[in-house]
Amino acid sequence: MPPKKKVEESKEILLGRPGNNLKIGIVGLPNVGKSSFFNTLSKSDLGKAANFPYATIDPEEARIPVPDERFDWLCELYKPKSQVPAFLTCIDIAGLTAGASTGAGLGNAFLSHVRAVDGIFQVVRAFDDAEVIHVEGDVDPLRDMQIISTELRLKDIEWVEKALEGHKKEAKRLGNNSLADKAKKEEAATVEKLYNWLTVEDKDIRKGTWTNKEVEVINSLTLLTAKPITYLVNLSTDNFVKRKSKWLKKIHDWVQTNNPGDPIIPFSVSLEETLVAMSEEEKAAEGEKLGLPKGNPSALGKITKAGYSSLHLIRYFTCGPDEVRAWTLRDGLKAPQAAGVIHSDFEQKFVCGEIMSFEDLKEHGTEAAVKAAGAQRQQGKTYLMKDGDIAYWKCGQ
Ligand SMILES: Nc1ncnc2c1ncn2[C@@H]1O[C@H](COP(=O)(O)OP(=O)(O)OP(=O)(O)O)[C@@H](O)[C@H]1O
Ligand SMILES: [Mg+2]
Repeated sequence: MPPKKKVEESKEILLGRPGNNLKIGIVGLPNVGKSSFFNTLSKSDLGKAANFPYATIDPEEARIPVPDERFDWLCELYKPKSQVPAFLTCIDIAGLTAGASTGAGLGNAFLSHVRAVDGIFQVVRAFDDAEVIHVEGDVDPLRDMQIISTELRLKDIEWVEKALEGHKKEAKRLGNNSLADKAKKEEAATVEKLYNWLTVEDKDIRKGTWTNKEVEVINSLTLLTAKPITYLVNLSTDNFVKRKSKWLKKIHDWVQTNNPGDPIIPFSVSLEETLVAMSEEEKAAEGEKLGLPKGNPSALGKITKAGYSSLHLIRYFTCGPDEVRAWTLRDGLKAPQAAGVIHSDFEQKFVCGEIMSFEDLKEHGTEAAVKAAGAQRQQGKTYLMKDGDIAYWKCGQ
């Protein structure tokens, strides 16, 4: 018998809420195209799109299918009666203005909506259109990005300051002889470290390297700058088609200086609005007409995929003649928790999983061939789920 495999541990705790039902919020200055983007993304008119600032007040929510070639391939193979892809939950949020952290505009209400999401799609206006009012008077994406960054940062500083005060009061109350409060002291030291990071280092929390213990403190504070940001640069159709805008390089440089590594995706809400009601063929024809490379010219698929992976979400599949379905879970979870995404009973009564990788199925062509090659394995409670696994769960009574 081969030696027992060492238990695979998930190495680091992730920043953010635990759980699999994570949400991404659309954030940006007023009137930059957030609701119009939300509507094209959700193929609905749920979002209040209008040419005036603060059209959106209450958040609207939609579940957006996440494109995945593997899922399409599985549906071709199994030809199931029902097909359920992975979804990304998106929320259209009200516009944010300078001073929001101290209550300007829709201020605190807005920021509480940002607090409730797990990741951010930040819409940055880079299109010129005299008809569309800009609350700051003119188009300047760098200034706008700075405003949002400052507001989120200020709110975090305020929040961390409050936590720090709380810790100081508690330390006073307990005095010096509180051996039992080593953990509390450690927590206070972490909060102090976070405060310095935000103020002295002048950086967002997600850009730091934190220990698991520190991440636990960060997560308990639900800090805004800990949430992943994907920058969506809203261009005119023409600039998007020509891949040319005087702002793109500047935006890129700003992100590299301020938040290195955060993804930036150029797109055009006006082009997406043209495409939204079209069939796949019509979209391809429209792209060709505009001189874009072959295929669907929309950037929405790319944006959805980027949002999904920014939240550290992965998916596994269940496949059969009745249904091919993708199940979303946070990276780093074990088999029982993955089974629990389907039904909590599956987690509690978990016995094992028969698991093969998508790549093996694609290579061998059929489930029977994968089994014959010994590439479908029985996995126990310690198995760490991988993106693209195909699973059959076995549960007790
Ligand atoms: N790429 C673009 N080119 C031209 N006009 C655009 C573009 N993107 C959005 N717009 C226009 O900008 C206006 C504002 O859009 P929208 O209501 O979606 O903004 P919003 O960010 O949701 O605003 P609010 O913060 O007020 O809710 C609309 O008239 C929309 O058609
Ligand atoms: Mg809106």
